[in-house]
Amino acid sequence: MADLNELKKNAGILAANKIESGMTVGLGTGSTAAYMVARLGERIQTEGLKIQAVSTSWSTTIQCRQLGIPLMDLGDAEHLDIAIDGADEIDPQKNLIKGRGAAHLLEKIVASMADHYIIIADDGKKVKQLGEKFAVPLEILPNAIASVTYKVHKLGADLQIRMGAPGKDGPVISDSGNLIADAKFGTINDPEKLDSELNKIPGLLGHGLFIGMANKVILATPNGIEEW
Ligand SMILES: O=C[C@H](O)[C@H](O)[C@H](O)COP(=O)(O)O
Repeated sequence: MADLNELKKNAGILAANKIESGMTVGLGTGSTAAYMVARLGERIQTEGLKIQAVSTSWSTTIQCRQLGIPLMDLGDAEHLDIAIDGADEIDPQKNLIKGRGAAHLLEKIVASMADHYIIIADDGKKVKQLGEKFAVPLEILPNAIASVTYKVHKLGADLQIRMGAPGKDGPVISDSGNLIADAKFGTINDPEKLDSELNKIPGLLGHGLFIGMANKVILATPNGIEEW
């Protein structure tokens, strides 16, 4: 059986090899995206690839600094040629659940800025219906936690505030200083409808349903790469 990290690496390398000099590039977060970022760093060193990148998290920013990948501030960027990121679940329509690493708010902003949004993953991320394996991650303004919990509950989900190690860490706080929670809807029959309902909740700053955003999926399987 192919090693999971090998699959993630194969997808990451293939995506990084699609980047051309002169491009502005959004860089995702997570273990798969980290392989793509590593390959980009290598291409900058060995080929003199010239890009400007925008990061979606502190962990990606730190990796970029270590590798000498030029970063611009997200707040200064208007538009990107391409963005590449991982995902937690991918359905046949390329709809996604993202946010296991709590980066979904910035990841969605960056994805929305890109002409081409490419998802890289191992084939374990493929699902028939979103919600089969994961809850929907939320980013919530701390002062709105009770009202958002109430409204999400009315949409049919139990909501749990995401915590660090029990008895050691407090709640997980996003890079933007907000609370992260997970809403367990179970399998989601109508992801477009849920997306639009979640988008209407004040104080819910972001959620991990990415509907109709991905242009391409690069999926690494033990038998090779599938692109669709
Ligand atoms: O917040 C985290 C992101 O949405 C990640 O891109 C997602 O969780 C996939 O991460 P990984 O490639 O580590 O499975």
